[in-house]
Amino acid sequence: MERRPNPTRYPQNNAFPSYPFSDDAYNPSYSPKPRGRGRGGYSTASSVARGRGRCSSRQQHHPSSNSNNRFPIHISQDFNHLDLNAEDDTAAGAGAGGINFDAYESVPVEVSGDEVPPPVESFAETDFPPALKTNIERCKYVKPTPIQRHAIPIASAGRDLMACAQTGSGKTAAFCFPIISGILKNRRPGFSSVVLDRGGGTVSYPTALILSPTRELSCQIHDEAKKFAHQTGVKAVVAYGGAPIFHQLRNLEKGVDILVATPGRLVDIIERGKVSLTRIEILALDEADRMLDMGFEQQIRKIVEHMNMPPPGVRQTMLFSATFPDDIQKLASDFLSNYIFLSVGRVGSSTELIVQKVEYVEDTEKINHLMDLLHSQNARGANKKPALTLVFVETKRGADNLEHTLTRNGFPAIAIHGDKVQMERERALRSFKKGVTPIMVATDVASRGLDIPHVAHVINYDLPRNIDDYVHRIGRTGRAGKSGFATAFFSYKNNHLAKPLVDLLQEAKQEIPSWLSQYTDEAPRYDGNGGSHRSQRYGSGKYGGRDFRNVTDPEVENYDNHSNGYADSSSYEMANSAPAAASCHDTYANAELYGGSKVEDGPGGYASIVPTGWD
Ligand SMILES: Nc1ncnc2c1ncn2[C@@H]1O[C@H](COP(=O)(O)OP(=O)(O)OP(=O)(O)O)[C@@H](O)[C@H]1O
Repeated sequence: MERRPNPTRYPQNNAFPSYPFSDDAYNPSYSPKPRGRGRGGYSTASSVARGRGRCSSRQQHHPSSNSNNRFPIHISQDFNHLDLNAEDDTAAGAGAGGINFDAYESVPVEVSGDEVPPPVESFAETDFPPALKTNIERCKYVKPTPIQRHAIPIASAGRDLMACAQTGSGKTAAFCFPIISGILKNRRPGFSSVVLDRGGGTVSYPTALILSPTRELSCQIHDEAKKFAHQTGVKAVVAYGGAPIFHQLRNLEKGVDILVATPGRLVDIIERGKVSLTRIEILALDEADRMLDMGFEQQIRKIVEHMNMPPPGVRQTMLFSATFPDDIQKLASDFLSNYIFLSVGRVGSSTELIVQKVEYVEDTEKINHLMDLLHSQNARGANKKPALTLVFVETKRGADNLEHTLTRNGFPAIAIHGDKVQMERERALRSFKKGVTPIMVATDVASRGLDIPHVAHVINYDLPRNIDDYVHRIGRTGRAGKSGFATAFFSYKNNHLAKPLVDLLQEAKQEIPSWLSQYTDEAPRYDGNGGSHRSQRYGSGKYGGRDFRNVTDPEVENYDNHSNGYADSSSYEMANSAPAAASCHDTYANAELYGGSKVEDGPGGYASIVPTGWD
C-alpha cells in the first residue's frame, strides 16, 4: 500500500508537501489517505516494540525500544532548528563568500616535519602571481581557511605534503592555488605542453597531475581549477571514464598544464601514447586514503612508479584527505620525500558544524522511518532553495529500490550509483543540485569530495562499513562553515561501528544516545572488514589525529596560538577500462558505445566499497 502523509500528524505550518516541488516534472497529485495497519501510520515505535523479524531478541537489549521519544518528532524539531533559511552570505559569523570562519578558529592544528614554512594569514601575504590573486578575489575567497593558511606556504615552497582536514574546509583550493601559482612562476617562454610524435599524432605533457577517485569529483576539481586559472593562460583538462574519449583527447591536444583524472582513464590515455608523465612536476592525490586503499594501491603505483613520472624528490607530491588511517599513511610515504604532515582537526574527525543524530531503527522499519523523517522536515533551505537531502544506502540495487519506493510514495527522489551510465549519473546530480529532485539516494559514489551547495541533511539509511566512510558521507553537509544535519539509522548489524561512532560523536561534541554507549560494551572489536588496517583507530578513545612517524605525541596547538613555537617537530568502483574521456558538461551522444561502470556488487552485495569512477 502506498504510504501517504497524514497531515494531522504535524503542525499546519509543517504540513505536507514540505518540499518545494519546484519543477513541473515532479508534481505529485497528493491526496492524503489514512494509513493502514502495518506499514501505515506513524508506527515506528510500536512496530519496533512488536519486535518482529530477526531483530526481536536484540530489541530486548535496546533501551529505547519501548520509549516514546523516537523520531520523527524530535528529529524534525532538531532539523527545523537549523538555520536553513539564512542567506548564504549572511549566515551567522559568515564572511564574504558565505564561509563562517569562526567555526574553524578553535580547531587544533598539528604539523610535523623538517623546516616547516610558517602559515599565512591572508591571500595578500602569499607570493601568488597577481592574476591568481585576482581570481581568488573573483571567487569571493576573502581569507584563507585554516588548511589553506598552513598548506599554501608549504606547497608553495615546493615541499611534499600529507594533509588532513575536515570535510568542506577548503582542501581543493589548498592544493589548486599553489599548483597554478607554481606553473605561472616557472613557465618557460615558448614552452609547449604538446608535441608531435613520429606518427604525426600528438603527445601531451602536463606539468601537474591531480588524481581523484570518482568521475564526478574529478569534474568538480577541474571546474574549480578552471575558475582559479581563469585568464592566466594555465590550462586544465579533465579525463575520466564512462564518457567518450575522443573529446578528452581533443582537449588534451590543445595543450594541458594541469591534468585532472581518474586513474583508469589516465592509464588508458597513457597507454594510447597520448599523454606522457615525464614532465610532471607536481602530483596531487585528492581523497588520498581512498586512492591508496586496499586493492587500488597497485593502480596508483603503476601510474606513479611505472609510467615514467619523475621520482619523489624530483617531483612534488601532495596528498589530501579528511581521513588518513595509519597504515595508509605508511603506504603513502613511499610516494613522498621529506614530507610535512599537516592536520587541521583530528585526522578523521567530523566537524562540529554537523548536528549528528543516531537512531535505532530496525531494518524492517527503515523505510517507514525515512518517510516519516522526510515528511516532517521543513524543507525550505538557503536562498529559498529546497533543503536537499542525501540518503546513503549500501548497494546499487538498494539505491534503485529506495528511489522507486520514495517516488511511488510521492517523494521527489533520484538515485545515483555506479551501475548508471555516466550520462544518468550526471543527470541525477544536476537534478539534485537544482532541487528538481531534492532527495538523492546514493551509494558511496557520492560520499567523497562532492561539494553540493545547500545539502541540509545527510541520512545514513544504511550505515557504511567503516567510520571513515561515515565521516565523508556526513561531510556532504555542514560545509564551508555552514551548519548541517546528519541522521544515522543504526541497527544491531552495525554494532561493530558503535565504538568508533561514539568516539566520533564525543570528539565532535555531539549527543551520544545511552543505548549506543551500551552497544560499545558488547560490540566485537572492529574487525575492519572494509577497513582492517584501521583497527588502531579504535583502540582507544583518542584515535587518529597524528603523523604516524611521531613516536611520541606530536605538538598539538590551538590554531589561535600558531605563532607560538609553530610546531617544527623535527578504493572502489573498480577499473572499468572502458575505452575512454570529455568535459563533464559535454553531451554524450556516444556514451552508450562505451557504457558506464558495470561493476557487480561486491562481496555481500556491498556496492559501497566499490567507489564509482575508478576509471
Ligand atoms: N577561502 C575560502 N573562502 C570562501 N569559500 C571557500 C574558501 N575555501 C574554500 N571555500 C569553499 O568551501 C567549500 C568547500 O571546499 P572544498 O570542496 O575544497 O572542501 P574539502 O575540504 O575539499 O571537502 P571534502 O573533504 O569533502 O572533499 C567550497 O564551496 C569552496 O568553494
